Amino acid sequence: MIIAKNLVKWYGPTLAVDDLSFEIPKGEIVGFLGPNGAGKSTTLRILTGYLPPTAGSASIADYDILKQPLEARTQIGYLPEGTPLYGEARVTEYLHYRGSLLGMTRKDRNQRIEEVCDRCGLSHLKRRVISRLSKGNRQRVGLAQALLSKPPILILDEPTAALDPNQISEVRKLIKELRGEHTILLSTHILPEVEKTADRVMIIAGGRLLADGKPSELRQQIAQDAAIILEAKTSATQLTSMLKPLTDITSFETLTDSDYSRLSITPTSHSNNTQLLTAIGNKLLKEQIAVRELHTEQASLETFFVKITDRLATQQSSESA
Ligand SMILES: Nc1ncnc2c1ncn2[C@@H]1O[C@H](COP(=O)(O)OP(=O)(O)OP(=O)(O)O)[C@@H](O)[C@H]1O
Repeated sequence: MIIAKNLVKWYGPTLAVDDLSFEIPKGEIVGFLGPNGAGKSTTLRILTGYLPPTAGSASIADYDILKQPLEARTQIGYLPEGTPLYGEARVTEYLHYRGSLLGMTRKDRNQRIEEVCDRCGLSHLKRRVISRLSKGNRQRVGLAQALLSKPPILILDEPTAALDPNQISEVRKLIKELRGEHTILLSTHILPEVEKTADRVMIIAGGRLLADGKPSELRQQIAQDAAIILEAKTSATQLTSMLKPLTDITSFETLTDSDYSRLSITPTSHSNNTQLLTAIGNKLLKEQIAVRELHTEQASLETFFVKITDRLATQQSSESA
């Protein structure tokens, strides 16, 4: 449904999107995750036809975004970052305006505005002036305009940015309800956003795609990267020197140092945590040291995100050296 091939975008000397390729099949909800400045909005603006790429190509429902821009655009409902709305207009006035830009007849607009307002929980707010609505409700108006023409594809740029926790969960619920009816690409820099709503997560930093998979697959990768926690009855110094010969360990962090010592052990990215846990357990058993705790730290996408971003920075600095 959405195909991006080797997209590149330079803003003057700034490389915002760096050879980005991906495919999103029909019906999938994909989270586009990355830190500020990763290139998410730029990619979404290219896909929605608001910005030409410097190189590369993309198609939306088989329409080439450069060769058939109008056809491609009609396939998309777009919620841009910051949801620019006409603040002085009432909700229905604004939706009528957007609908007329899309070439919808008044009859179609009347019917569709009823439907999208109902869908987005705006039925009781239709006569309200947009600038006087809460941020969460304004976001609902943004979503309502994106849904107006029943587009097969929704592209949502930071749909929950600047919302409070209640509003966030309401918007998430709404996005989940749209599952099955639309192919959805949503950008965010908040991890729970994609964990809760997406079938698939693409992580982008420095304009490059760094990871692509189901949230559960990414979690597995993260588990491989997670630190090992060890609490044993000996000094941290002794534990450290005993375990250092295990080649897969890159760093130790002493968390407490009393009768029992507690260490956080960071394995190398390619190590197998299960084997490492067994090796550590065997070593301590052999030395007859009492162990109170030995396990892999709870995996979090957050940690993974920070690690792969760090890896990219290291990679880039070694490339430029
Ligand atoms: N109009 C512009 N002119 C010059 N540089 C730009 C422009 N828009 C974005 N950039 C730069 O391009 C890079 C990618 O920005 P982009 O807004 O696409 O990232 P993002 O992942 O959407 O970040 P955020 O979450 O902060 O919106 C950044 O370095 C940004 O400063």
